[in-house]
Amino acid sequence: QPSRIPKGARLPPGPKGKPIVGNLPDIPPHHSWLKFKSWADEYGPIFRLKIFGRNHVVVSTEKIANDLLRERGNLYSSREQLPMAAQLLSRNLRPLFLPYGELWRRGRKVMHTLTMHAAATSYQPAQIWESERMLHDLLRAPDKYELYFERYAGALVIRLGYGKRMETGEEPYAREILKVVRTVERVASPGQYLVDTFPILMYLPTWLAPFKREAARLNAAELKLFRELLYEVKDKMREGKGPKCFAKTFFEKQAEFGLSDDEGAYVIGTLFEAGAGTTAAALMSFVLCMCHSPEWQKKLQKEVDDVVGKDRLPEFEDIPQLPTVRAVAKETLRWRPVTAGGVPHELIKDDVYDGIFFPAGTSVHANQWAIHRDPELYPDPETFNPERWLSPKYPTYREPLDKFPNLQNYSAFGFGRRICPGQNIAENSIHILIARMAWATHISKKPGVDVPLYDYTTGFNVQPRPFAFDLKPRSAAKKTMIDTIWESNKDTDPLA
Ligand code: HEM
Repeated sequence: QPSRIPKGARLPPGPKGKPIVGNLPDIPPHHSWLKFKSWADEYGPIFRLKIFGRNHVVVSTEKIANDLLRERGNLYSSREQLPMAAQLLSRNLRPLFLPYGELWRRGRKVMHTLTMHAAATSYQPAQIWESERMLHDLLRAPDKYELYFERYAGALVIRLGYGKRMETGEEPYAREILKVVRTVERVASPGQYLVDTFPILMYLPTWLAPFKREAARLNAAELKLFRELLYEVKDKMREGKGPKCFAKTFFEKQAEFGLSDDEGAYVIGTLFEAGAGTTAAALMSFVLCMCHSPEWQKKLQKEVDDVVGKDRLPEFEDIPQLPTVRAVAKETLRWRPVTAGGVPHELIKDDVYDGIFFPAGTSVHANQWAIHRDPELYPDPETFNPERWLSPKYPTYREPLDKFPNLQNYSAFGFGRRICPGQNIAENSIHILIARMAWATHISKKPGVDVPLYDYTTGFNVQPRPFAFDLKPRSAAKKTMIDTIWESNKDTDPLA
């Protein structure tokens, strides 16, 4: 490659690697973003890693991430085609892994139609309904918070995707979906399969390649599930009963979208894996933040009390008047990002930025952990401080406060053309749930029991491992009100 470097350009700096394996031995298998952050402190906001001959570049400021991934989106919007995850398991149909091209563009258009601002607003009744069920159950059994957050987020996507009501999350189809999610997480984790490191193994005949047989089995299982869910809606539509949902919109506009049934099945089927765990993880981190920051919980509660009063629950119409709610949401995702290492984008053509050369095929990681700790943008970055979104003293402050802060175009949701298409829906969920939890509940550490600052799960999207805390209703009257509301709404269909 050095021969390809244009005159005057240079390669990015980076830690020295070993022959063949490159930097692999120095990258921790879990929470690699922490190590990437310390390398950024040493080598600067753009540094290079090599893993088995592949180029990786890690970017550690928001500006550079936007300059590359957004401003040069025509170059920096592809994904690495991992043989096992993208090709064999997903048969090149999973939108998250699709290369930048025609199929991705068509799938993305479907997602955009289904999740853009106006559409997202029309789903608010489902979020209200799910939030009532969540609060009702959470106040009864706070130690099951993980279950209730996951059910909230999972049931929402299932309702939006297929018009189905998820009761417990234990239904056979729900178990199947969870299996699919776990499989993708496992298969896509770096280093799981030799074929990802040595793509030449793809040429092995199936009888010599157990990974191909395994992938074929896993692919058949997920495709069957996605088809069943989709065709269930089609069958209902034939009877003239199709509930309003993504699958119905897909069939109504299928010709215009230009996607086959299986392509559509993947677009809708994989929303669960992208949208359920991530939203639940953000809520778990919110609880963690409240345990560590009682003073901000107090401010939250005061704001909600002042704006909403005691006699009704917060509604979506209140959100513009609740800047502290929005600031706490944004600060939670800054301090404890869900997709902490970012989802890498692949560069499709040689490029030079600021005198630095990146060859085509480079995997570009916008490391959220480091971006969110850039002291220029976030003074005193290790402190959970929602004030940085509320006071003109801070570089991240923006007016007007009935609009900002919000979660739009926020690094926590990625960058450029690949930016999370679910961000409007996620934003609505997180805002309404924080507002309603602040109104109804009080969260605190259990006396004498510490809550670890960063004891998080491993993987792509991370959440705090289960921790003990107290959660109590703020008053008996509020608890009764939630019970009454839930009793009267539980048998209704919010999207009917
Ligand atoms: C707190 C919640 C969420 C977080 C933190 C989050 C974060 C992200 C991030 C960082 C990416 C990668 C962006 C990039 O490549 O630059 C992404 C992609 C994606 N997200 Fe989300 N997300 C959330 C919720 C959702 C929801 C609710 C949905 C669906 C309803 C969703 C659907 C997707 C899809 C389909 C992609 C793949 C887009 C593509 O590759 O073109 N996400 N998300």
